[in-house]
Amino acid sequence: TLLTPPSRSIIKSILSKEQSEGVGAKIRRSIGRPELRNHDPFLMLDEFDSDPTGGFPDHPHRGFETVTYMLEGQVQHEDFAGHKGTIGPGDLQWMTAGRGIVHSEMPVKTETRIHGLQLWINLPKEHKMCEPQYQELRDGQIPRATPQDGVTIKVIAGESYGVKSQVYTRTPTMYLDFRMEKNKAVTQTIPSTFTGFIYMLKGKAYIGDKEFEGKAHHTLTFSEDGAETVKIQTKDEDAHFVFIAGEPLKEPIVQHGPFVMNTDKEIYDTFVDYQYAKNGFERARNWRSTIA
Ligand SMILES: Nc1ccc(F)c(C(=O)c2c[nH]c3ncc(Cl)cc23)c1F
Ligand SMILES: [Fe+3]
Repeated sequence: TLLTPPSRSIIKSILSKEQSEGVGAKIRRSIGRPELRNHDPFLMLDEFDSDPTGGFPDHPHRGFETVTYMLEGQVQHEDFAGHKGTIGPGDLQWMTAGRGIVHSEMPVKTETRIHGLQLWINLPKEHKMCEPQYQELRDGQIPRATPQDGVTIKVIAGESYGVKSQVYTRTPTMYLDFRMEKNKAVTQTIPSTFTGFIYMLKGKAYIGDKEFEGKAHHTLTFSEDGAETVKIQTKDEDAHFVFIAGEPLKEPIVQHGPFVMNTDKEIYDTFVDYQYAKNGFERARNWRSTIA
């Protein structure tokens, strides 16, 4: 039998260059860019990094989840059901759009820099039309694992070194924010069936037995060889990155912008539901956000 390697290795490393998105916003697209499609169950990962003039005014979602994690600055959000709030540095908004959300996500104008990540996670067929749900955690409510001095792992979803997140993930997902000082080495466990990647935010990290170098704004995709750990080291620089992994859904994906279903017919029906404000989009009728 072929031996399962101890650690996942890195298959490819892709640099995300800045591009415009939304209204006047700047993002770097990781998953979801041409070279990084089909990382089931993940549909998109954007690192947004703008001054507060740009934003994401009124738009819908159906069939998946958006996970917004702030690094600097504050984003105000408001949806068509009147759910509104502001997320700041270190805070998390895990939004299960399910059968339908219409919302607006705008920077707080008094901030100088709006910096964070938005991850789109696909939902399995049986959850695509579920009731929308928010799971919102302040920075202080997100548990940390500190396996050694100089290594802090914020457990946004899933588990690390025995520390578990309280976030309920319909699609089994790990979402870890790693901050490692230089000259450290850790081994993160990962279920053998999970698809995963690292998105580098700052500094350099070396992954796998071959010590593949990860640099800022690069996405490093993991091998799918069933290994149940990922070896991660730093050398002469500190590193800040997110480690994201999940159970592939293995379902057909039909995506039209903010609608992600399994068939063309379901997408057609979604456009009709949105147009005629029904089947979950009732409150979209005549709704305008007050923040955009
Ligand atoms: N359909 C569609 C089309 C274009 C968009 F920009 C968006 C969208 O809202 C976002 C894309 N990345 C983002 N990062 C951060 C935040 Cl807060 C929002 C987004 C969207 F939904
Ligand atoms: Fe959105």
